Amino acid sequence: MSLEPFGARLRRAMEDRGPLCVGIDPHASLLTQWGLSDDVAGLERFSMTVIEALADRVAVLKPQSAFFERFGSRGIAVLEKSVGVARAAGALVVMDAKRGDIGSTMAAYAETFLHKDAPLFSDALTVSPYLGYGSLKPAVELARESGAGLFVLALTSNPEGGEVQHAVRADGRNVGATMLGHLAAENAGETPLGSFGAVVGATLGDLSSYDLDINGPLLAPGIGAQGAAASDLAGVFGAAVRNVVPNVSRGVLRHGPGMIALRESADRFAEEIRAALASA
Ligand SMILES: O=c1ccn([C@@H]2O[C@H](COP(=O)(O)O)[C@@H](O)[C@H]2O)c(=O)[nH]1
Repeated sequence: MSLEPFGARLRRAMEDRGPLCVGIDPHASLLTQWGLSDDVAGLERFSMTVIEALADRVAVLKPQSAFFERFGSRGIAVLEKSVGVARAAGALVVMDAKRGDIGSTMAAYAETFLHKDAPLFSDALTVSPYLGYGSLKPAVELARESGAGLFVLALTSNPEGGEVQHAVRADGRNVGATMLGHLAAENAGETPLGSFGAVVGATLGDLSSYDLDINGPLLAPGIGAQGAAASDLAGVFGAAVRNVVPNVSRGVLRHGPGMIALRESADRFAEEIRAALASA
């Protein structure tokens, strides 16, 4: 049996817990800072600590796959355990793996993360559309079938993203806007929220020249370590701010390894976000 669509599950979680997404990004420097070894044991302790501290209070946890893949198959085993434990504890899990390839290979990535029986099944997956949006079709189809979601890189938080995403097409629209248009079409008619989201950086300043009304979630990394703040959200996203899922990774994780300090940090960001949305 497939799950209720991701968009509906996410909207409920946002209403119940607030929209904050905390990243599980076990940087080597953070492992050291937490007094952990830079090995699989340290990785597992780090990830389980974050999950135990936060999975029952934030809407979304976002493991960054790269930091687990770094340790090979045993790192992937920790990732698999993390996804299962976090989901069982009540958080939605967005797998940040940014997959993208030709359609036939994309189908295998989709099986890996979006098939309901897959060991790494996640509530949603980040994907790259830069082999053409159409190459993501197998992931879109399997996500629909499983009740999962996607977050498509549209306007990323890093300064280098513009050279691709701001490139102007023959029809006058830029590439980022084109991705937003595809997502709006995917989500048309869905209530209370579509399952096909965009990644749009909180670092990007005024985005009023973009139509962010895609009837889907906007995953917004960049708060904390990359310099954006919760108070920037209304200015960046305008009316679309109610669909924003702000991500903070290092900004929270740097307060570990104590669980109370992790919780207090996440609660502070959640409160700042709540205040920013209330005044928007
Ligand atoms: O445009 C993007 C897309 C993804 N990310 C990811 O989000 C987190 C941000 O971590 P911070 O420590 O809060 O900077 C990280 O996993 C990135 O890979 C992004 O930053 N920007």
